[in-house]
Amino acid sequence: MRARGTGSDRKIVVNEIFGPTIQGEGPSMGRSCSFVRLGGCNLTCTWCDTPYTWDWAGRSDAGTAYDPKAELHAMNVAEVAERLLVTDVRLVVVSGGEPLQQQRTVARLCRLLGESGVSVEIETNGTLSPSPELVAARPRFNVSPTLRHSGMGPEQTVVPEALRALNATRGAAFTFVCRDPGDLDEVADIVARYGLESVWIMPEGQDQETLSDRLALLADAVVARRWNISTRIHVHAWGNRRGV
Ligand SMILES: Nc1nc2[nH]cc(C(=O)O)c2c(=O)[nH]1
Ligand code: SF4
Ligand SMILES: [Mg+2]
Repeated sequence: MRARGTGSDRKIVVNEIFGPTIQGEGPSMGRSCSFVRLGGCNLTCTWCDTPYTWDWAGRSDAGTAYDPKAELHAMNVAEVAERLLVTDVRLVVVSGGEPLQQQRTVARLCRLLGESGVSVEIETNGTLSPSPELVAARPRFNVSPTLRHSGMGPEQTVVPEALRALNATRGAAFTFVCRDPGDLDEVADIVARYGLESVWIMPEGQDQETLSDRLALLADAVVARRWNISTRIHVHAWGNRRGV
C-alpha cells in the first residue's frame, strides 16, 4: 500500500473514521468530537484495546489475527478532513495505533482542520518525537507512555527525547494507564525524570466493571500525589464497541 503521495493527493493510512461522539479520555473527557483512527503501531501492548490497527498475528491478549487488507485504508488527506468536517464538531481526535508514525500527513490534516476552525488532539504512546512541522500545526498531545504491565520494558516504551519534546508542546497531557496503586511508583519515576507537567491517571479496562473497580482502587493514591484522574467515559456509555 502506498502510504504517501505528493501534493493534494497525499495519502494517510486510516483504520476508521467515526463521530460525532465524545472524547472519552484525558483532560477533554466528555467533549463533543469526531475521531480518525490511523493504522499501524510501533508497540505491541498485551492489553491493547485497538489491536485491529496493528495485530496481524494474534499477539495481543485478544488473540485475534486481524486482516490488514480489511483494516487499513489509504485515503486522501483532504477526503479525511472532509469526512470529519461534515460531522460538524469543534474538536477532532487523531488516534491509532500510533499516529506519529504518519506525522507528515497528520500535520497536513491538522492544518486543513485548523483552517476550518476545528482543533485537534493527538493520542500518542510517546515514543516518537513530533516534527517541527507537526508542532507548528498546533495540535494538543495526549501522551500515554505504557508501563511494564503492557508486557514491554522501558527500553522500548520510554524514549527520553520524545517525552521531552512532547512535554514542551503547548497543553500536552500525560495520561498513564494503570491497574493498581503499585503502578504509580513507575509513573512517579517517569514524571520526575522527564519533568512531566500535566499528569493524568486512567484505569486500564475494556468494560464498565473493570474500569469502576480499578478507579476505586487508584483514586486515593492519585489524589494524594496531586495528579489528575480520568476514566474512559465512552466505555461507561457504550461498552467495548468499535466506532464510539
Ligand atoms: N470516545 C472515545 N474516546 C477516546 N479517547 C481516546 C480513544 C482512543 O482509542 O485512543 C478513544 C475512543 O476510542 N473513543
Ligand atoms: S501503543 Fe496503544 S495502539 Fe499501540 S499497542 Fe500499545 S495500546 Fe495498542
Ligand atoms: Mg479506544
